[in-house]
Amino acid sequence: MQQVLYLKDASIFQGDSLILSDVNVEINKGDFVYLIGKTGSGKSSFMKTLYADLPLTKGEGSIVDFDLPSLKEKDIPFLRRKLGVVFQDFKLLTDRTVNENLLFVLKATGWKEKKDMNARVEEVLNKVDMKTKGFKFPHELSGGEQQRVAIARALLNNPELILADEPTGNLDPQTSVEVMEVLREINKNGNTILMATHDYALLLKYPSKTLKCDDSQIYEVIQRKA
Ligand SMILES: Nc1ncnc2c1ncn2[C@@H]1O[C@H](COP(=O)(O)OP(=O)(O)OP(=O)(O)O)[C@@H](O)[C@H]1O
Repeated sequence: MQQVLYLKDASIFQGDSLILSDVNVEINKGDFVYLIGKTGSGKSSFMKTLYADLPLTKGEGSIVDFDLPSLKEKDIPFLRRKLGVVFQDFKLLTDRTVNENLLFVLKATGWKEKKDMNARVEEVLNKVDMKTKGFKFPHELSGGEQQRVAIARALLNNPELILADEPTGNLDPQTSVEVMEVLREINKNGNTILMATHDYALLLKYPSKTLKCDDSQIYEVIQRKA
């Protein structure tokens, strides 16, 4: 089993405040893992540590072959290239079309050939069923469509791990299910996904390995059949 993430006896801090301690987590290639927990329990802080928005200062950890405690500022763009990050608020650039949003990322990550870039954009939009909407501006799309574009953007560079922080947090229940179906489909095709959520309805509908933040710790929830 190929490991894409492990943390051993790690602590997660926001500045000087200890948010989570004794964190031992392992994610393998192909996994779909939920991260649940109450507001303020540390889900976002955990995710931020994984994409190096917060430093890992205590304990061991490695993500897509980057050692977190020794990670340097200059390594961060290279780490993020191997991750796909999806946020609750989509974070699309509002002043350009869907296609331009995606081409912008490809340019920024070193793609040069126009033909390859256009083909890749079409490919990822196809995966999220948005192929016909590339010419639209974000404000012309529904929340669910914008999130699907954000997922397409996360897929551009074939990430080894997708980190989704409350990807359905701004969506109604029906649209959440649609976005979730897209994530499940991507997972079925081999992508590894860690998804923070407080949407228990999704957990019940699509059961999978679940980690819970509670009382400054993370532990695996064993799902019992009713
Ligand atoms: N930038 C920050 N500086 C200092 N403390 C912070 C910062 N961001 C979050 N915290 C604190 O860290 C703790 C965990 O917050 P975090 O956002 O990780 O929780 P969460 O589980 O993601 O919550 P939510 O579901 O509301 O997003 C909270 O006590 C919060 O007040």
